[in-house]
Amino acid sequence: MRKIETVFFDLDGTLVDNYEAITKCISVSLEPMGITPPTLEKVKHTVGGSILITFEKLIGKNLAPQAAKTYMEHIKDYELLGLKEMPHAREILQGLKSRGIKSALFTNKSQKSAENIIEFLNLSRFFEKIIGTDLHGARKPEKEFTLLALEKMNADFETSAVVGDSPYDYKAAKACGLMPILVATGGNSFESLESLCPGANIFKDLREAEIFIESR
Ligand SMILES: O=C(O)COP(=O)(O)O
Repeated sequence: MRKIETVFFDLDGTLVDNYEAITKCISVSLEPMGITPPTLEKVKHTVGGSILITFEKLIGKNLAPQAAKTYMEHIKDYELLGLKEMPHAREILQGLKSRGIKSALFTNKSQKSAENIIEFLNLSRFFEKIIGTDLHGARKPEKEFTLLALEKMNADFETSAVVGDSPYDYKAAKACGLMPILVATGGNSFESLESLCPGANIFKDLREAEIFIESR
């Protein structure tokens, strides 16, 4: 059994609940296009692949880039709306730090939004690096993005894990041989993670995930 030395944390649906802000900004972006905005529940199931992918799922590939551009222009006005830490988020970050396990944020959210959210929640001290995206750049589950994350953390894939809530996180981990650890707290149920992510370590929440990581 390999000991985990570095953990790459997903943000939306794993460490934070940012769905209200995302839903609001999606609706602001779709309004000028004359498109009826989706419900929060629908948005929740489309988040994970970055805002461009979320819009592709909601309105199709052709219209997505235009909506995503508007979203990026406005998200700073809404990104803290209804923002909450997920249960046990702070505890797992504290627990890992106290055991000398390094944490990085590994998110498909924009770099700036990710930094603002982490700073607002006063979680910055737990992360050695915040690794986010830009609108058309590399993202999970592209291998290139996982390699970049490993490089930024000077980490070895064999002693690294990705903790996330979606198949994007699972595939990003598998792309470079990191251990996939998933929690059913975001847009995917335990059962759907089980069927979409074979061989992943799947848990109800971050408390269970922490016990698993620390027991290794
Ligand atoms: O912006 C998104 O779609 C998802 O971001 P995440 O990688 O933190 O889940």
